[in-house]
Amino acid sequence: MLEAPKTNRARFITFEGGEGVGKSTQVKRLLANLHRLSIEAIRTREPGGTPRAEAIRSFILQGRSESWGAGAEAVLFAAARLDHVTQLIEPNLQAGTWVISDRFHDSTRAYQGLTGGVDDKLIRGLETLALDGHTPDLTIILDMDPEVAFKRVALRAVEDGLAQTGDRFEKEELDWHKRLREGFLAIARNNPDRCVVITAEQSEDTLEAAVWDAVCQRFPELLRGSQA
Ligand SMILES: Nc1ncnc2c1ncn2[C@@H]1O[C@H](COP(=O)(O)OP(=O)(O)O)[C@@H](O)[C@H]1O
Ligand SMILES: Cc1cn([C@H]2C[C@H](O)[C@@H](COP(=O)(O)OP(=O)(O)O)O2)c(=O)[nH]c1=O
Repeated sequence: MLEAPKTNRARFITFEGGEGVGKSTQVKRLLANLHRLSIEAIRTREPGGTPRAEAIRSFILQGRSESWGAGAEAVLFAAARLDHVTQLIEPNLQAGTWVISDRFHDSTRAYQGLTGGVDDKLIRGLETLALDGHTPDLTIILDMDPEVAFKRVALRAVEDGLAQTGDRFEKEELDWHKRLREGFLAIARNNPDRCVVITAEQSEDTLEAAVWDAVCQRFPELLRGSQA
């Protein structure tokens, strides 16, 4: 085992993008790469990550809040996020453990805000409330043509033995997913210091290497540690 690098502090990394672009796969691979350097790290997801946030996840993804409208759903996602930040993310970062989250606040901005039409003022207010100062140190946006991603999601459903794919957001029309993709790219353009866009239409291994490059470029202390 390599000696753990001397990092200044634990980092908070988020993965974002549309459905089926490979976020969960890459979150697991990044976690394994950090563990290989003996770095304490956990993975989590949104919506979810804590029992209360998982309860909100089930409620939304089963479609029970669909008729409430995108604004109310943005509030629900933010409520789940507030619990996730205060109960899991912040305590782990404080304890020196890196946190990698499969989706975070950019998903609310992209799905409910830029695609769902929720007013930017509400989205920004919810971010201030739920993040409590915990803006990610790095956000990796996996980008690909939604048509190709759809095929992956369909395959995943077959692998999982499901007759039909998807929660309620996966069922939206292709045009909606194209606007979602543009939304994530706009977020990246507006936050160049935080976000890195990586094309997801490459093999899992190649993508893993591209993610690792991006992480090491942002946190060069990782490489210094591994060469020690
Ligand atoms: N780079 C890749 N190339 C081809 N298929 C992939 C790739 N990454 C993931 N997959 C497959 O695509 C499906 C969706 O991947 P997943 O990581 O769950 O995406 P997401 O979390 O973004 O929805 C899974 O069946 C997974 O095995
Ligand atoms: C975190 C978050 C997720 N979502 C949506 C995105 C996904 O469709 C769904 C989460 O389901 P999930 O199964 O985790 O999707 P994926 O495998 O594509 O990551 O919730 C929002 O609409 N707003 C949010 O703030």
